Amino acid sequence: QIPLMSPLLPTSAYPLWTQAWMRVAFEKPFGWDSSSAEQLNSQLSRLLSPEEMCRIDHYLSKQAVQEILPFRMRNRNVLDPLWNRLDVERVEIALKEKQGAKGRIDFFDDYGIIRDIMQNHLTEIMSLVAMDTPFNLSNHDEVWRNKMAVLTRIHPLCPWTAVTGQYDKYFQEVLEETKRAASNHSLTSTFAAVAVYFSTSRWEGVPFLLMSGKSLSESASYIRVIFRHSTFTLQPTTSSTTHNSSSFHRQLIFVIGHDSLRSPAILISRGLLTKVRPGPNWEELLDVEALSTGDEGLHIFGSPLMDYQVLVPRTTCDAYSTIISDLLGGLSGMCVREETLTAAWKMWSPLLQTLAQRSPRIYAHGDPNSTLDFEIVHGGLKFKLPDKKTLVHFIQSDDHFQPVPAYKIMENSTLLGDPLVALPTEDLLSALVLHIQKSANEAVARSGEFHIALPGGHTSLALFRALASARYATTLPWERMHVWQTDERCGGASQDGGGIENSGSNFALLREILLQHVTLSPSQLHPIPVDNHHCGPTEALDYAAELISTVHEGRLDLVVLGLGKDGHVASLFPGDSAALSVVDPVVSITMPRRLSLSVTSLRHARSVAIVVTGQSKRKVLESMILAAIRERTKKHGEEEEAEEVGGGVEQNNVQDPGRQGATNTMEGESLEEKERRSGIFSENHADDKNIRKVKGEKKREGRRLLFWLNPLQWPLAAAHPENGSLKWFVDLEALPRARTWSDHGS
Ligand SMILES: O=C1O[C@H](COP(=O)(O)O)[C@@H](O)[C@H](O)[C@H]1O
Repeated sequence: QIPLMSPLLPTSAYPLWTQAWMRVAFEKPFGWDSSSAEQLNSQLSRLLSPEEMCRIDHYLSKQAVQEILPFRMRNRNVLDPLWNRLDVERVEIALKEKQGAKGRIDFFDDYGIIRDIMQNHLTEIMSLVAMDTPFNLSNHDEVWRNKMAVLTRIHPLCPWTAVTGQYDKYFQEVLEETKRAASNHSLTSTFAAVAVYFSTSRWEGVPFLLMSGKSLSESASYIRVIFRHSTFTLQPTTSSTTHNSSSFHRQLIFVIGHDSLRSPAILISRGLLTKVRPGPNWEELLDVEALSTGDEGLHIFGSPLMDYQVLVPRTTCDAYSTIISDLLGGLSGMCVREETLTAAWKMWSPLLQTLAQRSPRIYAHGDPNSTLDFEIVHGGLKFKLPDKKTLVHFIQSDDHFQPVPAYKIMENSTLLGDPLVALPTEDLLSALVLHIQKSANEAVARSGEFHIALPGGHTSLALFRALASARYATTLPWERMHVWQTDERCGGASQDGGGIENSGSNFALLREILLQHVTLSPSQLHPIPVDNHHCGPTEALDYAAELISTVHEGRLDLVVLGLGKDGHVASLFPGDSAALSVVDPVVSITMPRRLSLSVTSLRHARSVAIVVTGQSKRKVLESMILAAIRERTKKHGEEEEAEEVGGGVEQNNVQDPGRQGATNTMEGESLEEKERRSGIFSENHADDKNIRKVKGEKKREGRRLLFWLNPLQWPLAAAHPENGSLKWFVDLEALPRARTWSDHGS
C-alpha cells in the first residue's frame, strides 16, 4: 500500500476509494540500541509521514498504567506533598513472568530482557511515575514535555547498578531453537534488576528499581511506591502487634497484572492517603477479599489484602484491544514519540554495552527460592550471598547447563599468606568499599583525617564508580578524606586526544568518575603534578614534600593497588631495578615514564588493599603463587640439607639468577639490611642469636608466602607494608582455579 499513499501527494490527489488514512503500528523494541533506532527512524521517515507511524508499547495501554496520571492528578492535594525524595524511600517497577523465552528464542537471544522489557515498558512507566503531574492530561505536548524532563535527568546507568540472571534451562532452549554450537554459550540475560537515579531535586537519591524476569515463580507486574515511615512505637517489644504490617509499610501499588488477583488494581495502605478519589471508570472494592483468585487471606507485599484500600476498574479490557481501537479511532496519544524513544535508548545503550560480556547469575526456572534476591548497597545493586559463612558461587559448567558449585570459599582465606576476600566482582567491590569505609573511620578516630592513595587502570574504574555511588550512603567521612594518587603517567594530565579513558591520565579518570561527584575541597585533593614537559625529579620531590608535610609521619592510611598482568603495582614494574632498589625517596621516577609512590612509601603505609579483577589477571596470580611455592620449597630443601651437615652453612643466593638483583648487597649495607630489603629469608648466620632470629623470620615467612618472592621480579613483594597490613580483594574470575592451595592455609 505504501507507494499508493505517498506523503508527497495530498490525499485528495487520489481517487475517492483510496482517500483512506493509514497508520502503521510498530511493536517494540524499536531498534537494538541508540544508533539502530535512529537509523530505523530515518529510513521509515522516507516512507511514512510522522502521523502515519505509531510506535506502540502495549504496557501504556494497560488499565493500571493508564490510570497512573489521572490518579495522581485527581489526588494531587494529598499526593503531591508526598511525591518526593523526603517521603518516598524507593519505587519498584516490576514485570515478572512465569513464562520463559521458549518458542521465541530466535528473537529473545539477540535482545535479552533489558531490550525486551526495560528499555520500553518499564522506562515508559517509570517516566509516568517520576514526572511532574501535568495540568491538562489531554494536552499531549505537556505530558510529553514533563516526561522528557525526567528522562533526560537520569544518572548514567553503570554496571554496578545492575544485576543480571539467566534461567538454567535457557541455553538448552537456545540449542533446540537455533543452530548455535554447544560450545558457544549465551550470555543473554533473562532476568535483570537495575537501580535508576534521577538528578532532579524531587528524586535525587531515591532508587527506582526496575526488575524483570522470565521463568520466575509468579507472574506479576506492578509499580510499588514505598513511603518512608517515621513512626516509633512504644508498645512493649514483645507485643504481637508491634511489627504488624500496617505499622510499617506504607505503600501505593498499581497492580498491572497479577496471577493471584482477579483484575488490575490500585492498592493503598490504609492510613496513607485519606479521601482517595477513584476515576470515573474505577471503583472502590469494599469486599477486598473478592480481589483474590484463591483463598481468603492473600498477602500482597507482606500485608493482608484487608490492610489496603482497593480500587479496581469497573470493567476490564485487554491492552491490545485498546490499542487497536485507539488506532482505528485516529488517536495518537499512546504512540511513543521519537524523542522519548531516543532518550530511552540513550539511557540504556551504554549499560547494555558494558553488560554484554558479563555472565548472568544462573537461576533455577520457576524456583521460588531466593537465588535472585538482591540488595541495594551504596546505591548500587548486588545479589545477596546464598549463605553468610560459606560462599558457594554458581557458574555454568562447560558440559552441562545446570548450575554447579564452582567455589567454596571459606572464611579466613589467605592468598600468598595475606588475608583474602574473594567474591564475584560486584560483591567484591562492595566489600572493598566497606573496607575503605572501615579504614576511614578508624583513621578519623585516630588522627582526625583519612589519607587514601588510589590507583589508575581498569580495576580502578569499577572501584571509583562504586565509591561514587557510595556517596548516597553517608557513611564515608568525605569531609575528612585526602585523596592521593599511587602513580601517574608523564604527559597524561591533559585530556587531549581522546576520551577520558584514553586520556592516559589517571587523575583525569579519577576526577571524572569519582571526585566531581563528591564534595572535596581542593586542599583534600593531591594529584601528582605531571605534564608532558615537567615530569622528573622536581615533580617527584614536590609530591614527596607534599606527602611528608601533609600526612602524619608520611604514613598513608590506605593504599589501594591494582596488579598489572606483568606483576606491576602502582608504577613499579618488574625488573626496574632502579626504582625497586631505591630505599629513600617517597616518590620514584619509573620506567616507562611515570611517577609512582616508591617502595619506601608503600612499605611505610598503614595498610594496602590490592585489587585484582578479571580473567586476564588469573595467570599473573598463578605465576606468583607458583614462584613463591617453588622458592620456598627450594629454600626449605637447602635448609634441611644445611642442617644435616651441621647447620648454618652459608647458602649463596647469588647462584640463583632470579634473585641476583635482590640479594646483592648494596654499598655500606649490612647483611641484615640486605635481608630486610630483599624480603628473602636467609640462614647465613650460625650463632645462637641469629638462629633465634632465623626462627622468628621463618615463622613470619610461613604466614606470608609473598615474602619468598623475588622483589625485583614481583614488586608487590618489595612493597609489602612493614608494620601494616595487606589485604587481597580478588574476584572469582581472577582467582586461580582447579587447585587447592592448602599450603599454610592459603
Ligand atoms: O512485550 C512483551 O511483553 C510480554 C508481557 O506482556 P503481558 O501483556 O503478557 O504482560 C512479554 O512476555 C514479552 O516478552 C515482551 O516482548
